[in-house]
Formats: sequence, C-alpha cells, structure tokens
Amino acid sequence: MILLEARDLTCRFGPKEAVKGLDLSLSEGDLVGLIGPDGAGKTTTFRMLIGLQKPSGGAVVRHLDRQGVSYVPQTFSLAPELTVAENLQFQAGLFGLPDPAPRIRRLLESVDLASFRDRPSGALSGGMKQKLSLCTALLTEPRLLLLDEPTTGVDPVSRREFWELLHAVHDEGVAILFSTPYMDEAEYAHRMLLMHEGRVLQEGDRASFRRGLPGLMFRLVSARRREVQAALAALAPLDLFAEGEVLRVRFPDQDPAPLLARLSALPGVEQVRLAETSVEDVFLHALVEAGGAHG
Ligand SMILES: Nc1ncnc2c1ncn2[C@@H]1O[C@H](COP(=O)(O)OP(=O)(O)OP(=O)(O)O)[C@@H](O)[C@H]1O
Repeated sequence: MILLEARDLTCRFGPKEAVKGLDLSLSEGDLVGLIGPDGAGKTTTFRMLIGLQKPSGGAVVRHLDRQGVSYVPQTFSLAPELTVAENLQFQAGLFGLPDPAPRIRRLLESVDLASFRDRPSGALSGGMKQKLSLCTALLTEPRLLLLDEPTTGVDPVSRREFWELLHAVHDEGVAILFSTPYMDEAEYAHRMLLMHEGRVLQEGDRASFRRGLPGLMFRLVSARRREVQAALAALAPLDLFAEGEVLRVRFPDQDPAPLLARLSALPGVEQVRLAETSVEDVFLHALVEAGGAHG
C-alpha cells in the first residue's frame, strides 16, 4: 500500500534549484535511503514531503493522516532545558495522546534511555539526542518515519547502535525514508536514491546497481597515484576513480587472472585485488554520466 508519493517535485530558492523533478513513492515495508553529499537537496526534499516547504512545482500526495507520518529533522529540535521525559510528555500533549506514560516508558526502555529520563536533553551525547528524537517521532505510532541525516555527527559505535534500533522499528512495520551523506550507510537501505545537485541520478537496490555496472572492478593502492592513474587510463578502463592512495578501476568482463597480473606489474602499484562494486562506484559513475566532476 502506498503511503506517500511525490511527483515531479521541484523547489527553487530564487535562481537556485534545490530540487529538480523528483519522483518518489513510499509504500508499507519500505526502507529507502536518500543518499547524497551536502547540498544535494535532501533536507529540502524532506521539508516538501512533510509540508514544511511549499514546492515550486509538482505535487506531494500523503495517504496518511498527520499522526501517521513522523519527521526527525537533521538538527536536534527538542527543548534542551526540558528533561528527556518532559520532552516526551510535552510532545505527547501536543498530539493529545491519552495516557502517554506507559508508551513513554516502553520507548525509553527500547532505546536504553530509561536511566536518563530526568537528565536535561541538552546534556545528552549526540547519539542519545538522536535516540530521544527517534522516541519522540515514534510516540504517535506512525506508519512512516522520515529521518534527515540521523547519524551525521554521531560516533561510529552509536551509529551502529542507532541502525539496530531503526531496523527493529522497521521490523515492527514502520516504513522508513532516511537520508545520509555516507555511502557506506547505503547498505542499510533496501532501495536507494542517489541524489546530486537537486537531481536523482539513479534509483534502485544494490543488485540493480551492480547490474548497471557490469565487468571487473579492481582496487589498487599506490603512493604514486598520478603515475599509476595515467598507466591505467592507457588501458582504456570503463571507469577510473581515485581517492587518496586508492584507485578503483573497472574493465569489461574477461578472464581476471591476466588482467590482475598486468595491474600488479604496473610500476608503483603496492596492492591489487578484485573488488565488489560499491554504492560509491555507482554514484561516481552516475556523476560522470551526468557530466559532474570527479577526482
Ligand atoms: N531557504 C533557502 N534559501 C536559499 N537556498 C537554500 C535554502 N534552503 C536550501 N537552499 C540551498 O538548496 C540546496 C540544497 O540544500 P539542502 O539543505 O536541501 O541540501 P542537503 O542535501 O540537505 O544538504 P545539507 O546536509 O547540507 O543540508 C543548497 O545549495 C542550499 O544552499
């Protein structure tokens, strides 16, 4: 069942087009990632989906009532001087929820915040603030949860823990749309939209992304990157991406052994191995196709 749809959604701020012709459909059971760097248009998209920002063009259709969808903005938006429990009671009051105390207790227990219920929210760590925001969003028992960069600025351990919580929420039947600038978080999504400069460059699941980039992907390490990069380019690869001392290079399908030997023999190459196509590879490829710059 479809919960929310966006059709040809556009948002302009003066001459700036923050979102350009976005189509999106969210259904029950979905776990969708909106993946893109700072300024891609993720926050603007969420704000239009939730009704906080009027689109310049296109339409959003919500098949849910106000309580059926919850939004957690990127920046902590709860009152820092109120305690954890007070913030939840306040939010429950805003929604007129009857007898919220048992639900608040259960939610705090589920995210391991029960012992912090009397702590001022402003004194929580980044990861704890995110968990409290999540509890607030879950108070109304929504069917769809929208989370804008929930793990940005959260340390890696808390990040992992937060993802476990989100998966538990999803397992209970809540559909989720989250955004992230971290390509590695794409692995948490069942479906992804790669966004850049207001446009969705590609949409699909990991398997379809891999199918879109067939061939052999190799990962090389070299301190002499520029030299190796030039030698690789002369071999006419399908893609060649470089970051720091790591190069990723894709060739048409063929027997990998001779190619591996050839790459290992290039002067300056310290390590070579066959690699899986990553979401980042797909993103970089889509950027090149779209005419964007890459390293
Ligand atoms: N109110 C506004 N007025 C003018 N420009 C805006 C406004 N809001 C966003 N923008 C611009 O629109 C573009 C998309 O911004 P948006 O915040 O949606 O991106 P994002 O992907 O969420 O990145 P970030 O994580 O940096 O917020 C950016 O270039 C931003 O500067």
